[in-house]
Amino acid sequence: MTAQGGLTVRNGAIEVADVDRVFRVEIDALDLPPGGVIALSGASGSGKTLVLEVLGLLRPPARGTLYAAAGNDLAALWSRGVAGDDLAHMRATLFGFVPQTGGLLPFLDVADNISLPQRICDRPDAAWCSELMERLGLTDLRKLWPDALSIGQRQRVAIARALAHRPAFVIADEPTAALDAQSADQVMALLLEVARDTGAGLLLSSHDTDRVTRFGIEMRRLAPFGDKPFTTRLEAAPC
Ligand SMILES: Nc1ncnc2c1ncn2[C@@H]1O[C@H](COP(=O)(O)OP(=O)(O)OP(=O)(O)O)[C@@H](O)[C@H]1O
Repeated sequence: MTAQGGLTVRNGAIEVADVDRVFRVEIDALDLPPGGVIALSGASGSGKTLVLEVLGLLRPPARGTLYAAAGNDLAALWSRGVAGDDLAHMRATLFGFVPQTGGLLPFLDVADNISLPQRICDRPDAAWCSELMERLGLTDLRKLWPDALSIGQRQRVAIARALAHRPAFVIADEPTAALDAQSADQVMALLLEVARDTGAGLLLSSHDTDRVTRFGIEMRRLAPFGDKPFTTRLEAAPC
């Protein structure tokens, strides 16, 4: 079903229920080749975060979804009801995450935040951490605590951390939303550059369609699905 090494979704759906409605996102097809980049766009509340959470194994897809990545049948992990450890292991080894505002652990300094995924995955590589810090302009900040950093610096640490264990895929939810225009351009450029150089596939969400277009990123939009209430769909063609 999947191109070996890439990420593939077929017949995908996500459903979340609250007290009086079920919100549903439909993804007929999504393909991210190794080293590829796709940005999800769409209005606030259209489901961008939900899609990234499902792709990053943070929540299950609806029944019937086919989802494979790097040769692993990830939908089956959920449907077989596999114990959380297997999911957690797959999540930690296959994916790196760049949250909107860094998501750094406040009790670890910059260097330890960056090397954390390597420790979790048992993939120690101090030289790679040093190279990431050098490339992202973090070497002089390595002993600082996260609360001593600007938001742009935190995002650069988050990028280094997301790539430290050389994951097959990086998932970045609005990685530039909290930044001024200049920092946003810098962070986007660094994220694309380092992900490309490691061969990681990159999935990001962004409100900022101008910036996404300017950086030449393929954009897929989540839009209301006909007149179905509380339902959006990932449009088939890149926009
Ligand atoms: N845990 C949940 N329970 C119920 N509904 C939820 C839950 N999480 C999200 N939703 C609903 O799902 C829809 C999509 O939310 P989501 O956060 O994915 O949107 P988004 O496109 O990322 O929005 P934004 O751009 O504002 O961050 C929203 O209507 C939201 O209310």
